[in-house]
This record gives sequence, C-alpha cells and structure tokens, in this order.
Amino acid sequence: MAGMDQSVQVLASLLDTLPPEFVQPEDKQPGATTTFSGAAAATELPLIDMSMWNAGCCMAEAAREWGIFQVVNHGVPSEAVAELQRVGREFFDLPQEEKERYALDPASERTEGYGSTLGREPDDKKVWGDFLFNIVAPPAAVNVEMWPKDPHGYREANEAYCGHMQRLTRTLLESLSVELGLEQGAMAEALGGDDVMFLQKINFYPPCPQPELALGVTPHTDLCALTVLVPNEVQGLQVSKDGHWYDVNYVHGALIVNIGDQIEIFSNGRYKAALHRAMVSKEKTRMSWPVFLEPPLEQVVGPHHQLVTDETPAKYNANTFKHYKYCKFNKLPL
Ligand SMILES: O=C(O)CCC(=O)C(=O)O
Ligand SMILES: [Fe+2]
Repeated sequence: MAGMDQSVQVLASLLDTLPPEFVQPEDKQPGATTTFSGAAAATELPLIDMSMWNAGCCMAEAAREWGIFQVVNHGVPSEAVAELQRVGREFFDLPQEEKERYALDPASERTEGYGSTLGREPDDKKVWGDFLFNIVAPPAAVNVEMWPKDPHGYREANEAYCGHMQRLTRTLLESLSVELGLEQGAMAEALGGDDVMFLQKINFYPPCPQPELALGVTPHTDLCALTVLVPNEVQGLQVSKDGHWYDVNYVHGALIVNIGDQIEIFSNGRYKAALHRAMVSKEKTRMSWPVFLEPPLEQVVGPHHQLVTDETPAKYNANTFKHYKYCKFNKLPL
C-alpha cells in the first residue's frame, strides 16, 4: 500500500475547528470574495437546452463569454448519472484502509488513484477534499488494477457513464468546431481522435467547520480540453468572470460543461478556459464527478491554422500535451 497523508475525510471526523493549514489567505476566502451568489448569479450563467435549433450557437457564445455553461436535454439518462453517483458515494463510505488500497503513489508519474490534493509550494494552503481518479477510456489506457473492486458494479457504472460522455462530448466538440467556421470533426481530430482520454474524477468534500475560510479546490482552469461535471445536491462550484466570483447554481438534471486549456489554445483564444473553484459546506458532504477529456500525452495541440491570421496572430505555442502538463504543474513558461 502506498503511503498517504491523512485524508480530509478522516480529519473532518475528528475536528470541530479548521486547522490553520486549511485557512486560505483572505483574497482567496470564499466568504470574503464572492460577488454574485444565489439568484443574482442564476440569472447570469448560461443554461442551454440542447434540443433547441440554436443550441450550438448558444454554446459557442457561452464558451466565448464564460468558458462554462450548463446543458439540459443532453441525452444522458438520469439512471446512468444516479448509478455513477451511487457507486461513488459507496466508495467513499468504505473503511479508510479499503480506500487506501487504491492510494495514489506521490512518487509515480501516474495520476490515477485515491488521494488528497497536495500543495506544490511549501506555503500553499491545503484544500478541504479528497478524490479518486480513474482513466476510463480508451481501453488501451485503462489500468484495471486501479479500479475499486468495492462497491459492486463500480467499474460497470463508470464505463456506462463514460459511453454517454463519449457521445455527448462528440456533439459538443462538433458544435464548437462548426461555430469557429471549421470542419465538424476538426476539434476532435486535433485532440487525438479515437485516442482521446476520458478521466473520471470524484471529488469528496466532507462537512467543514469554517467553510467561509476554506476551499475544496483553489482557483484554476482545467488543463484538459473539456470537462463535463455532475455534482451532488450541495452547491459549491464558482466561476470567475471579469474579476468577480459567481455561484454556478446547479440546475437539477443538468450537466456542467467547462472549457479547458486545450480548447482555448486550439481556438486561439476565441473560447476561454473557465477559471473556477469549489466551496465546501458546513453541514453537508459535497461531491462532484468531473470527466476530463484529455489529448494523449504525445499529441501536439496548438492554435488551428485557419484561426491564425494577420489580424489574429497565434497567441499560444503548440506543445505536446505531456509538455504542457509538466509546465503547468511546475509553473514553468510555455
Ligand atoms: O467540485 C467541483 O465542482 C469542481 C472540481 C474541479 O474543479 C476539479 O476537480 O477540477
Ligand atoms: Fe476544475
């Protein structure tokens, strides 16, 4: 078994005040920095009905303005979502030793497994959450030994949900391509075609004694191409736009789509990666299930040649995804 720092889940069960290493600096504390919460945010954030004739155009507009939007009538059956959530909840309910059989090995290059987010810098604050990461597709990239054997049906539920994600993301990428004036398949192909990776993450944020001072995930853009996320019923996701933090008020039955770095790069900045963070709750466990769509490590992603013109010169360098990832983690220039 790989060693693991204490999980936040265990810590949360032992404490009734927030330890100082979890207290975010004031300019990051959600209590002090949220501008648009509740109804004020709900009227602003894009909600897109995928059965509407103009859904593609609305998505592209949302991707340009916000980098994040919710979709309804997306064709993913609610049973598949419920089953994904059930097995995820049951995994986190397992005894600690059982979960740690899948502990992420910090010494390995692998991103798969169970763990807590470690700060990279010595003075980085800790975040109030644990996670489980699994590669679900393509089949050649799957590491079966990293799949929880308990609860029963874990792998099946994740694979079934992934099938729906493959269909949904194909539609999303096609619309986003067409709205850039490109061939329908241009974006999918640039991201690796059939070799594109699907990573399923579960975030588990236990009740937090002082949620206004802590974060479950600190502000970031996703380094992947596209993320499709479903949360449980506890609100907490926020997005930054024009210097303000907005609650992403989850709409029941919707899926949350956010643009990651690779689509921002491919589109030469026409679509923007959403800067987002996650808050935690005092009384309730919040969970979320993002699926990250990533190019294979050796895939080179850069601005599409048709989007680089005299008026819009290339804003980004082309890089292999592997190099991009390395530089982003190590805060190196790209
Ligand atoms: O929990 C959430 O809503 C967001 C999680 C997130 O941003 C991530 O895992 O990258
Ligand atoms: Fe994220």
